[in-house]
This record gives sequence, structure tokens and C-alpha cells, in this order.
Amino acid sequence: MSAERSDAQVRAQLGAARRIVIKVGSSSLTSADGGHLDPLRLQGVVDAAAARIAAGAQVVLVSSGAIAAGIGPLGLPSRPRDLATQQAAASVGQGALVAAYDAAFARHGRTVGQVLLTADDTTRRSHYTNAHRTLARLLDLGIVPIINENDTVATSEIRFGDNDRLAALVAHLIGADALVLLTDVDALYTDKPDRPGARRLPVVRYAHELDAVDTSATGSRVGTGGMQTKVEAATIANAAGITAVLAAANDVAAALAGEDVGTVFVPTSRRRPARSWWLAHATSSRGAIVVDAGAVAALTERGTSLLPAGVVEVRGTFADGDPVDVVGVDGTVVGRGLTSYSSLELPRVMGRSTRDLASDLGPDYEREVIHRDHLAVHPR
Ligand SMILES: Nc1ncnc2c1ncn2[C@@H]1O[C@H](COP(=O)(O)OP(=O)(O)O)[C@@H](O)[C@H]1O
Ligand SMILES: N[C@@H](CCC(=O)OP(=O)(O)O)C(=O)O
Repeated sequence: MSAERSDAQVRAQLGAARRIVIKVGSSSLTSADGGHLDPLRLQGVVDAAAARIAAGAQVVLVSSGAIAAGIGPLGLPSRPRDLATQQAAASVGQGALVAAYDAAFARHGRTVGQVLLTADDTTRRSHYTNAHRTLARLLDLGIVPIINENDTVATSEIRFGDNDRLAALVAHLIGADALVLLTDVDALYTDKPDRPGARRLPVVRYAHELDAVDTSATGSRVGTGGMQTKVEAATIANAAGITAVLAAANDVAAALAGEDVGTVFVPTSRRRPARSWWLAHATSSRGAIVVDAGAVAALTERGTSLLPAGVVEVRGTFADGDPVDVVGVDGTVVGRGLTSYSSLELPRVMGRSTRDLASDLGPDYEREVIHRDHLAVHPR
């Protein structure tokens, strides 16, 4: 007998989720012209979140809207395209955004806390752990965290660029049961919803169901990622065992209650160990370490650490502690890990036995290139 949960069971579990991340897109918070925050729309989302908190759940909001909220006050005609003006708009808009959440939650007797993250904060394990600790404490204190990307300092290299993926990472970080992605369309459709023949998908269970879905159309005037980044975020959450639902901001209460609105993405696999999920999704690789066939076999079949002897080539520039891909000589990516050698040091030691290195260069060179506790080998 199949152990697969029915659509109704999946929705019922959403209705019972205890830790929920709600991602609110710019298009769900702004006026039709995209130029300023619409307090009524924001209040609608907050009312639904507050009702759920009153019922005993913990809720974290990942909210976009800083750039959109800065457009009006700066007198800009539309969403700026260049990074510097986006950062200026975010600087002006973020304060207004959090003030609006503060006022809206105050009506329910709740306090909010602003948390601004960059992609780098989720790359370095120590930062990731700090972010986790802060969020856990805020939730323990009964505060509603309002998270956004730290747009004013994020350069293009360390930028998420879209809050959809950030929300999936946060959902994993706090061990959420549910990720709710709110936007200006009521569900995922097979094509851009206003195109003829576009059909709503109420549930997505398997990756192949997305093959026939066209998400290439660009998003709203004020949003960034369009539908593609939402589907990616839902898939990332699912890989961590978290149920995701995509819905219109107007339907937030119904989506949270597990009613038949939006599109539910069902996790099919069991939760992956936190370390390998984190390495695969929260980090972006800074380079590659190419290893010989013996090392590939040792890593994939015996679960060993990577030693200098198995390394044949170093690609890219990275520092000690950075995430790097481990690649076989045929180009196959074997996994991702945190290197304990920089790209400058590694050529000096590669291909050499650990014992030789220790006697030539000192005991510090006895270390592994990647310790197995810091290595996620991709499933084959
Ligand atoms: N297959 C699809 N199904 C639903 N919406 C789609 C699809 N492809 C593109 N879109 C568009 O994606 C937009 C939402 O993305 P975006 O503007 O980035 O929203 P947000 O600001 O909420 O993050 C919708 O306005 C919709 O027109
Ligand atoms: N951090 C940016 C949001 C970037 C973003 O992902 O926007 P959206 O596509 O509206 O969710 C801001 O606050 O404007």
C-alpha cells in the first residue's frame, strides 16, 4: 500500500504547522503603480500571521518591498535597474517597511524585530549558526522576525538578489514545517496565467511535473525573480522536508488554514541531514578541487576525508574555510565541502602524502584538505 499522503492530508498538515515562514513579495505590499507601500495590503498579511501566532504557531516573515517602498520618496519613475540606486532606494524604503510592520503587528499586541541578512551570512557556517541563534531567541521571546536581504551592503557577488531562495534557507535554518510564498498570482500555472490555455496546478509532488511548466515570463513591475525563483525556493524547501505553498497574498489566511488555494509543493524525500543540505543549498561554491579516481572512490564509497595526495588541480580563488566543489578528472561534480587550504596553499601540497608533508613542512600540514564532517557527497 502506498504511504503517500493524499492532497487533503498534505493541506491538513499545513493547517497544523507550528513553525511557519511567510515570504511576502514586493507586489503583495505595494500600490498598483508599485510606487509606495499599501498599508491595507500589508495589514491583511499581518492579520493572518497574527491569528496564526495567537493559535500557538511561531511565524517568521521574509519580506521584500524595501526597494519598492523607496521609489516614491526618492521621486523615481520606476524600480531602479542599477545596483547603487537600488541600494539607495532600499536604504530609504527598509525603514518605512519595518515601521509599517511594526504598526500593523502592534494592533495585535505583537512586537517585531528586523533581521537583515546577506548571502554571505548563509555561506560561512559560523554566521549561519549566529543567525540561527538570533532567530531562535527572537521566537522564544515572542517577537515576530521581519527578515530581508541587507540590500544596502550586498554587492553583486554576495547577493541573493531574490528573497524567494532566502526564505527557503530561513525555513531550513529555523526548522520550519511550512514555507508560504505570497505573490500577486493565485497559484503556479502551466504558463503565465493571462496566456490562453494556462492551467492552475493545485499540487506538485514530483520534479517531472514541472517539466511542462513555463516560468520564463518576467514578474511584476516591482518584483524581481518572477515565478522561476519561487519554484526553485519551493524545491529547495522540499529537499529539506518542508512543505511549501505558493498563493496570492489575498489568500494568505486560506493558505495557512490548509484550504484548497494556491499550489502546494510536497516533499517526497525524507529530510536530508542538516549538514549536507546546508552545504548543497546555503553555500555557493568559490572554486573547484579536481581529484583523481582513487580519491573519488574513497570519498564516494568509503566516506573518507579528502587528503592532499588525491588532489590533481585547483580551480578558482578561494580562502581557507570556503565552500568548494570537488570534481573528478572527467568533470563530474562529486560533492561540496569546506576546504581547510586556500587556493594559494593547495598547489604546494597537492599530490603529496600527508606523512611527507608533515616531515617537510611541519605538523600543521598533516591536515585533510576537506574533513569528512565538512563534505557533502552528492547522491549518485
Ligand atoms: N507559470 C507561471 N505561473 C504563475 N505566474 C507566473 C508564471 N510565469 C510567470 N509568472 C509571473 O510571475 C509573477 C510573480 O513574480 P514577481 O513579480 O517576482 O512576484 P513577487 O514580487 O511577489 O516576488 C506573476 O505576476 C506572474 O505573472
Ligand atoms: N530585498 C529586495 C527584494 C528582492 C525581491 O526578491 O523582491 P520580490 O521578487 O518582490 O520578492 C527589497 O526588499 O526590495
